[in-house]
Amino acid sequence: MTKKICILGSTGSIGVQTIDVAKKLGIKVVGLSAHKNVDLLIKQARELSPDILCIVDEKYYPLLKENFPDKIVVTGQQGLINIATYPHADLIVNALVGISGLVPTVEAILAGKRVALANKETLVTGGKIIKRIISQKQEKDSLPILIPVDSEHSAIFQCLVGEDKKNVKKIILTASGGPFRGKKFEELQSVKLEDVLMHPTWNMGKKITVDSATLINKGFEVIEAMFFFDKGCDDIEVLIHPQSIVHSMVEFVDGSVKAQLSYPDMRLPIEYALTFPERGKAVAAPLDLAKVKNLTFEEPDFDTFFLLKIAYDCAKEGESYPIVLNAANEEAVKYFLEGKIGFVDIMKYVAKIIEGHRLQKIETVEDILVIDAEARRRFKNLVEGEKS
Ligand SMILES: NC(=O)C1=CN([C@@H]2O[C@H](COP(=O)(O)OP(=O)(O)OC[C@H]3O[C@@H](n4cnc5c(N)ncnc54)[C@H](OP(=O)(O)O)[C@@H]3O)[C@@H](O)[C@H]2O)C=CC1
Ligand SMILES: CC(=O)[C@@H](O)[C@H](O)COP(=O)(O)O
Ligand SMILES: [Mn+2]
Repeated sequence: MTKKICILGSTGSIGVQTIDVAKKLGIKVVGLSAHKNVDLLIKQARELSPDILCIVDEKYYPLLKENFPDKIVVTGQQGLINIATYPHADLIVNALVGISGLVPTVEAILAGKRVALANKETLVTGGKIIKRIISQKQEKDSLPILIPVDSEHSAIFQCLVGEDKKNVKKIILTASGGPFRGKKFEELQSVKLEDVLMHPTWNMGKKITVDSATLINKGFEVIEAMFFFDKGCDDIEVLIHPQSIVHSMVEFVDGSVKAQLSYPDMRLPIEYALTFPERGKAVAAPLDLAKVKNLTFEEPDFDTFFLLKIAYDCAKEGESYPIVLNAANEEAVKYFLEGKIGFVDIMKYVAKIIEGHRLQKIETVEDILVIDAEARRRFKNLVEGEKS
């Protein structure tokens, strides 16, 4: 079992829950990173006494170093890589948000680390390259290098244990439907930030909460599933399940369907990633289906939540399309959270950026970063051009 971990993004929603799980399982946390939240990082480091600490924003480096003069304290993008490749960790938990997770994942794999991956943007943007690197690194019969943390992918991963992948007919990704399930596009014009951040079943970081409201989160998860489970997007279906109890399903060639169920609590998929191939003690509440009573399912509304449809189109095109989708969405969510654009503008602007994009082939991580930067530039020009 994993004994020592580093957590990239320890101050976020997944990071904090990973610390909770690690403490309950007696796993030593040897490395922590934050972007700007130096106060929480200091608090975590005082409690856990890791060997290495990273604050990405260099402005906070002197304060962190002053508090921990005897520890390894690093900063910037190189600091994140130092945590991702820390020699004394058995496993790296990537709980970063956005494309910031890509390079650390790549560097961790290249350094021979196993990665528990919550950061879905890594596979959305870098799936093709990561798959190639893993195929060069993965030894036959050894544990997988990448283990999913995202609840749906953990569910599928759990359903596939002991199964031959040639027997998988399709993957059914469940989605809560977000706070606006059942609403039509016109009804979304006036929604406010607090409505968007009111996720019906999960308590998560702001960026993914907004993504759940537009349903692009599910589109990203389709792309993530393609790379995790080696399936085309036509074999991955999205099904709305408002209770978030069935975390996803796998249908096999004989028609049998396996599902993984639990309350919506990320500590369970985090624990599974930390203990795999074993199972640890129960850190989350056990499921009581008699109390849950109803599990319901419905088709997604692709007309209202058209970013889900666009994500499927981008998944099919591959190469630069998912990178541009991700970059435009990250920018749009940032603008929305800053109060510069409305909720439906996220959907409209992302759609416009994709409409204006032409496919570019991807061969290296550098290619991805160039395309990402260019898409962000186009987004800024589009939004600021329309405003002036
Ligand atoms: N939250 C959840 O329940 C789930 C999350 N996920 C995925 O997991 C990932 C993390 O999500 P979540 O925990 O909600 O996110 P949060 O926003 O809560 O946390 C993000 C973490 O990353 C750090 N960070 C932010 N920007 C940067 C950057 N540019 N460079 C380096 N570090 C950075 C933050 O530091 P600081 O605090 O200093 O800003 C924080 O530690 C996302 O990819 C999300 O889609 C998947 C399934 C469920
Ligand atoms: C907890 C988790 O894995 C999230 O990705 C979750 O799936 C978001 O909820 P939606 O199903 O509403 O996107
Ligand atoms: Mn998910």
